[in-house]
Amino acid sequence: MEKFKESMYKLIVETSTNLPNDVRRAILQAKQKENAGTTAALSLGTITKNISMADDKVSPICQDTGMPTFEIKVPVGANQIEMKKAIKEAIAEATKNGKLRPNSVDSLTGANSGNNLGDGTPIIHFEQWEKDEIDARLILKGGGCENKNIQYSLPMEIEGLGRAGRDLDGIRKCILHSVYQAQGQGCSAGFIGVGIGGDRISSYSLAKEQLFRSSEDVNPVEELRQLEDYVMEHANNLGIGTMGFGGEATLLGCKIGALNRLPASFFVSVAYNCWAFRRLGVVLDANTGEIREWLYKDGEEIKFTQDEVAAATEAKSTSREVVLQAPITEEQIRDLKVGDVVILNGALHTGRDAIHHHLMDHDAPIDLNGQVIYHCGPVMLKDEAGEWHVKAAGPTTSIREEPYQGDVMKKFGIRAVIGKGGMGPKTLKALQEHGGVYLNAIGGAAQYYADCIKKVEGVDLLEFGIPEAMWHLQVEGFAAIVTMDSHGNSLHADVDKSSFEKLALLAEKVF
Ligand SMILES: O=C(O)C[C@H](O)C(=O)O
Ligand code: SF4
Repeated sequence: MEKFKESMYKLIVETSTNLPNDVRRAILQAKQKENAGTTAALSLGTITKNISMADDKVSPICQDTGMPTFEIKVPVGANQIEMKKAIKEAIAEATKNGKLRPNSVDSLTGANSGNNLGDGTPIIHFEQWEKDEIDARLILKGGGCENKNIQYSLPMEIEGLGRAGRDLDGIRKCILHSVYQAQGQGCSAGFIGVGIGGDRISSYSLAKEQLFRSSEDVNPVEELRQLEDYVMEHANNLGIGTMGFGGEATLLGCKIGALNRLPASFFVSVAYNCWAFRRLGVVLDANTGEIREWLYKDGEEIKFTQDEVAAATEAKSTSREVVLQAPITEEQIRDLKVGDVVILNGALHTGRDAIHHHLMDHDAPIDLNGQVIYHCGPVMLKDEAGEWHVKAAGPTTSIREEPYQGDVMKKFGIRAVIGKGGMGPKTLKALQEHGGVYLNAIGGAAQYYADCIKKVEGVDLLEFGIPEAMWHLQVEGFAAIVTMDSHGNSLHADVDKSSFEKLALLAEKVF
């Protein structure tokens, strides 16, 4: 097994940087559905450009490299203790080399372990089988889409859809609702794995396991096959679209499994995965640990090369483009309207969960008057000369800052925040009162945005860990869309409302 650790390192790097072929094909199909020039088409253009940049640079597709979860099948007698040790070493090495972001945080102290190791990280499941080879699969599922997982307990009332009973039609309602409630926050268009039955835990596990099925396979259970097809067709009519901007592509894959249940329980669990659906696998020689075969790499590999991407973006957006540079005035902000594209040059400061919590009752480390805050937890590497470099830097889900955002903007005179998935009524009101704007960047496009960052000026509050620190950046040509303006308009509220109306049209019994 001398090659096992090296093989696991390769699996980790490849999973973080190179999307599987079935996922690429699903994204291409989504792109072909959107009309050129729409926000949805432009967003998908950014996504495919990002995929191709991650390929070229062998860098993380998204800055949130997720919870590493390994599913490993081993022959009887394989030494699982040694394998676990080798996997942990490979994880630490991939983190040190900027292929994974340090993502393991002590839940009580908030301390980041810095190497992706800690209680419960990584997750490794072993199972014995009769074959004499090892099958090792890895999924890197990020926190934003993980937060959109949902579990239903039937029978229940589901908003918009009414009573959901303990039958296939009740399950149908749960699944449709799960897609609606995710909106764009899990970086739609997404993939879902659904677990029916079991207990609360095994139901969720089954849902996550479904994500290991190829997006293109056919469910061998006829009722579930029909349900999968139904969900794919109807969830895509909700009009949530890429990033929740509205559009044709909302769901890229739906895989459903069932377990027996207790007479008293009936759970339906949904694991939501963003478009950056990073899961790969390898078949290994059980004696040497060497890779014999890669999984999820069959069929055509869509490369999303620059030419193809250029063609998609040539169809120019009809949106107004506004170039801004901090410090930004209230007048400039009041001029912006939902749908405008802002191109930002100059200073940008990151701030996410820990920073917002901190700023409520502390001074800011720098003058934030007229400045722009970026909800982002980047992957950073320090070189030998002690200089920091950005390895991946896409936006994080903004709604987590909803309790703080308005107050923090007013307290420090911040004029704009950039994030993804939108924010709620409290922030919208504050934007109106204070003269602020919310800009939506394309979630998961971590290479695309890293490329816009020309310099790291410095960092404050690094004690919160790399993702949570306040990084002071210089950017050039950083594009984001105004989705909440200072006049009370919110694209997110509009898409939520219209998708809810479409959801309610699906209340009638189907199965
Ligand atoms: O932690 C992050 O960087 C992002 C997260 O995956 C999210 O989607 O909000
Ligand atoms: S930022 Fe978006 S693409 Fe990245 S892990 Fe989170 S949900 Fe997925």
